[in-house]
Amino acid sequence: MSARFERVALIGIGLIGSSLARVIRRKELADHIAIATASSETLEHAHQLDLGDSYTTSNAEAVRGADLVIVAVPVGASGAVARDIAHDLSDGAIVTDVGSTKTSVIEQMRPYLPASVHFVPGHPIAGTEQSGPEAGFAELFEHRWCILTPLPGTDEAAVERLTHFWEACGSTVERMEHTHHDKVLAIVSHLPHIIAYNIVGTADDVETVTQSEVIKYSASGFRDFTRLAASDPTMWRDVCLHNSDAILEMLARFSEDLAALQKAIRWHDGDALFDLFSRTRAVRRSIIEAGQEVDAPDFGRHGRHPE
Ligand SMILES: NC(=O)c1ccc[n+]([C@@H]2O[C@H](COP(=O)([O-])OP(=O)(O)OC[C@H]3O[C@@H](n4cnc5c(N)ncnc54)[C@H](O)[C@@H]3O)[C@@H](O)[C@H]2O)c1
Ligand SMILES: O=C(O)C(=O)C[C@]1(C(=O)O)C=C[C@@H](O)C=C1
Repeated sequence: MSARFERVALIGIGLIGSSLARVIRRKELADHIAIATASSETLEHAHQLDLGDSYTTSNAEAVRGADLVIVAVPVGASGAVARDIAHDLSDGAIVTDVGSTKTSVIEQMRPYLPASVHFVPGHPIAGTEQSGPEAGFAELFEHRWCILTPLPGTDEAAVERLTHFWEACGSTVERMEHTHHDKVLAIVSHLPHIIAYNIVGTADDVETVTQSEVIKYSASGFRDFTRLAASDPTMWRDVCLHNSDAILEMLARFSEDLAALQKAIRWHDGDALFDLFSRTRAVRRSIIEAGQEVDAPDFGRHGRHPE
């Protein structure tokens, strides 16, 4: 089965959309890349970067004749995009997305999509704290997971074809039920970002007391938090609002555990502290032993990847 499409429409041309544009072109996965984005300034930027073959601010125009449509916008905009494109989709087209939350995207998009298209929601577990068309790079998806959350009854051939596409982009594809996806991602991705936003916010408040010490001594663990806390505010506002149930469930667990940690420190319970820190060290070691990359690649830390 071919991973190649005739016309791929990319709706949204930020970090993820532009990385897809670059890898699609490099691996020759489409005859034509149609780019649509809401802002004419971003569209012009994408044009200057020569990311596609046609450019428009009309989502409907971009999807006309496309056999693959990839929606790469903040999750809160998914419903509006589905409404825009609904009447212009070709019969048999595969419609997918890259959103960080899945249940909400399905609820927003599905009511608008005609039965004649194959809707296969997706989520590449790959990213950086950067956003916009200049931030993308073709290698972003290499050796990364991509999770597909097809609904029961979805055409198997369409799911297989999208799987081949992501594999050609360098990813390993897994399938997951969408509510399960949202719980798993709440703990491994959404909570770490929320904690980072919170700790950097607290440090910023404290800085009025400590003057410039937060910046001066930040070449430490704190710096890792500042990278995550520099992530796109629109994207993460939408993730928090659109996966709130799972996030609040995980935050409740996190708060209980934090209270227990606080108690152990207050009562000088060295055994409890040592046990927890040993357990968490083992988690990182098992990730390394499993051969998974644990550190953000340098291009993640410093922005643009040299292409
Ligand atoms: N950044 C990451 O690390 C990462 C990783 C995996 C998945 N995601 C998901 O990918 C999606 C895109 O994220 P990103 O990092 O590329 O964001 P980004 O801010 O870099 O780009 C978003 C793009 O969407 C466009 N857009 C917004 N509303 C639109 C609309 N109504 N119609 C057309 N275009 C519209 C913007 O103009 C912009 O081009 C989000 O859903 C995000 O949750 C992000
Ligand atoms: O490495 C980063 O900067 C990321 O935030 C990437 C990350 C993640 O949490 O792993 C962020 C959100 C996505 O939905 C997928 C990937």
